[in-house]
Amino acid sequence: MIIAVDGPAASGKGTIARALAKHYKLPYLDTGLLYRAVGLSVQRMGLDPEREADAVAASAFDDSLLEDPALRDDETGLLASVVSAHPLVRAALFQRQRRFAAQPGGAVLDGRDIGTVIAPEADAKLFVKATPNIRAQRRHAELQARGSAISKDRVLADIRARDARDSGRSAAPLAMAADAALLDTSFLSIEASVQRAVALVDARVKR
Ligand SMILES: Nc1ncnc2c1ncn2[C@@H]1O[C@H](COP(=O)(O)OP(=O)(O)OP(=O)(O)O)[C@@H](O)[C@H]1O
Ligand SMILES: Nc1ccn([C@@H]2O[C@H](COP(=O)(O)O)[C@@H](O)[C@H]2O)c(=O)n1
Repeated sequence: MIIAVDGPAASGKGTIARALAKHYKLPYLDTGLLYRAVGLSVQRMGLDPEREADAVAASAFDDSLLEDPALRDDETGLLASVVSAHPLVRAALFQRQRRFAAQPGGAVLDGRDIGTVIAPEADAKLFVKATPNIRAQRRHAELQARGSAISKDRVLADIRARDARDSGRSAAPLAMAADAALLDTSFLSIEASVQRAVALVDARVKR
């Protein structure tokens, strides 16, 4: 079974996708981490994230980078949203995601284009959303817990900038697949969101 979980920044899709993977005993891939790794590599190589050729050069990152805590920084999320708009960066990361999705037994993947581009054949697709303010509040609390001094206003502005870039780009923009189920987590606890997600997946799979 392939489960595709898409949605905007800090909507809770990773939390839900990880819980679904545990519930259905499936491997899980956070595809945002791959774009974050390209963004962080570009920066560390002293290259320009806006230049497609520079971002492509950074796409051949060493997998050990995927363990780097700096990937979770707010700034890295912004860099990721810049490099991910380049079609050749998306092409460089495509096969890896596709292979993960198509492995025997299935998988859970979360990102922006899983239900539309990476695994359009997914058995269940969820589109997770929450209001920008609630997303900023949750992400701010998470960053503070990690020792960051970033303000909530900054986090909200960065989330809005990422939403605009991710939805407005021409290459695989953030979009809800026509056959996805919408899950608004704005007023749901983590436990309630996961319960709802499992119910939605069960309903899709039994159809
Ligand atoms: N329903 C919820 N209620 C309260 N907090 C939540 C809920 N869902 C997720 N969170 C918290 O909100 C933050 C963002 O969630 P998460 O990392 O799952 O979002 P995401 O969509 O995967 O983010 P990103 O796009 O940056 O990868 C985390 O700190 C998480 O624990
Ligand atoms: N399938 C995807 C996943 C992510 N992106 C881009 O990466 C940024 C960081 O992703 P997070 O899930 O960690 O927030 C995101 O803002 C997107 O620009 C993508 O394009 N496609």
